[in-house]
Amino acid sequence: MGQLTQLDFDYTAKHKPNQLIYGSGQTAVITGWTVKQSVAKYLHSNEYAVIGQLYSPTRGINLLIRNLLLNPHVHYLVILNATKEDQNAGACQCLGDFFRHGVEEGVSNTGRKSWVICSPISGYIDIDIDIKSIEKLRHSIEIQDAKSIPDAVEKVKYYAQKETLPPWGTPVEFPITTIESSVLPGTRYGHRIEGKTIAETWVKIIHRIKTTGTIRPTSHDGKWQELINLMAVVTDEPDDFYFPEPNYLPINRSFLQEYISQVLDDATNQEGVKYTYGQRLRSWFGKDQIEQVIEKLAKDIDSARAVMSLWDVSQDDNDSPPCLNHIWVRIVDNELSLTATFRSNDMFSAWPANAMGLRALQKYIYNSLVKKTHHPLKMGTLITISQSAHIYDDCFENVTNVISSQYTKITQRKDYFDPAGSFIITIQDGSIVVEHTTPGSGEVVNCYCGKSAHKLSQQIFADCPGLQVSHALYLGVELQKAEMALLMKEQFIYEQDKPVRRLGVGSRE
Ligand SMILES: O=c1ccn([C@H]2C[C@H](O)[C@@H](COP(=O)(O)O)O2)c(=O)[nH]1
Repeated sequence: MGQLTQLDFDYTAKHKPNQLIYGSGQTAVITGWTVKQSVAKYLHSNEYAVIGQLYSPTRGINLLIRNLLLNPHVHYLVILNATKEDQNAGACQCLGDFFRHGVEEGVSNTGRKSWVICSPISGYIDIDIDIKSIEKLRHSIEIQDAKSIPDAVEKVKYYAQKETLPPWGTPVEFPITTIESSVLPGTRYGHRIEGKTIAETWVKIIHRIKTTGTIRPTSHDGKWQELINLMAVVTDEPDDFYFPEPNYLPINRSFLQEYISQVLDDATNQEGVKYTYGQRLRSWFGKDQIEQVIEKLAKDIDSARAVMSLWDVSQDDNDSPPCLNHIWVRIVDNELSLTATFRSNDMFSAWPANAMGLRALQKYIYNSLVKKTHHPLKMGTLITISQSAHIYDDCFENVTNVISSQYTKITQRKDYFDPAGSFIITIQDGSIVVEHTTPGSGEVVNCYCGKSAHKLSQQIFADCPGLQVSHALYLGVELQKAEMALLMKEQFIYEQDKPVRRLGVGSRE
């Protein structure tokens, strides 16, 4: 073999190729949640093979391993595990554990047969990857953990000074199974989804996106399924948050505790960390916007100006601008609601944490106002508006599993409350009479009379286009039953919510 120069090496990435910074050296650098450029800027491109971020142990490590198997010239791996987000996500720790302790055969959290990484953090590698190749990779790459950007830079430079080594094997590639989605027709723009808890609302959201969202390329690698302007309305999230048993959400209570602090508390600038929502809200614009909103509402409980803004027009055309952009707090009938707008929202992996973080902010504002004012306030609804509401294709399998195990249960829960009111249907003097009543007290607000179920349905729809779909379907069925009974003249009796029955059967007539 002739003299090797570092320029001999080109890194080939089959997975997430547009997310990486490429060099010609022999060290791969994983930066976790720290932006990759903040390490790259201190290095020469011949000092590293590739630099990339790793967010998730369950999704990211598998793709990284596949890429490393294609690049046997990589002999060293520097893993930066520096921030709170890294510790929270656990991906960097899990990656280190993969090299330290290996894998064993098992099943993933979605029930799929996988190589499970021997780590306290759940991380998986596709079973299609040959175990011999995994073991060869583990024993061929030397790893180093770094606790800060300078530490990582120093370790990369140390390896770069070493003598160039020949590749430890030949590149290998393994098949990858992709899940295709079948999509039903539906509205692209503007969806309203309501639930009592964040968990329940989440299942309905991912079902809606998965069944009717448009599949299109993301501006990153891969595809996502997307609806535009999805409004989620959560009416009754309890103070201590509802976590289902067993927990099918992508977060747990200890993660949430950390996350809430990222939303509520100020943070100082840290190199490589783009922003935290707490920092944007507490100090970024030279004002504490959360306290400003509390002051404003304390002075004027009817104010419609309680706004917090997170978008910084002077610099947010950069690589990673905040996804949460606008928060608005409103008190109506003593109910304190909070509405948050996201320009872009990963509805499967991020929305539950986003929603719970915002609920904690809503509760904080509520508690402060209860202390400061004498209004008999109640915690109201939490509303999120997600402009690009999407699910990444690498989550489709998990999404399908959650939908098949949870969605039917949730939609079968009987809840007859429709804020648009109720309809009482009777037959009087040879006509169908429909009284529209208020939802709570049952006062009659409108009355329809006719003989045709179809015409009555059309009138009701024209007057009340906001009826809940299940309610409207129910009314259609009831009206048709009433029309049938009417057509049969005296022989049949119509009573709402009961089967149409023949005169004299099951009654004393
Ligand atoms: O609080 C957050 C932060 C990020 N994201 C997701 C939305 C996108 O999937 C991705 C950001 O990508 P860009 O829109 O910035 O390209 O992260 C969220 O859903 N919530």
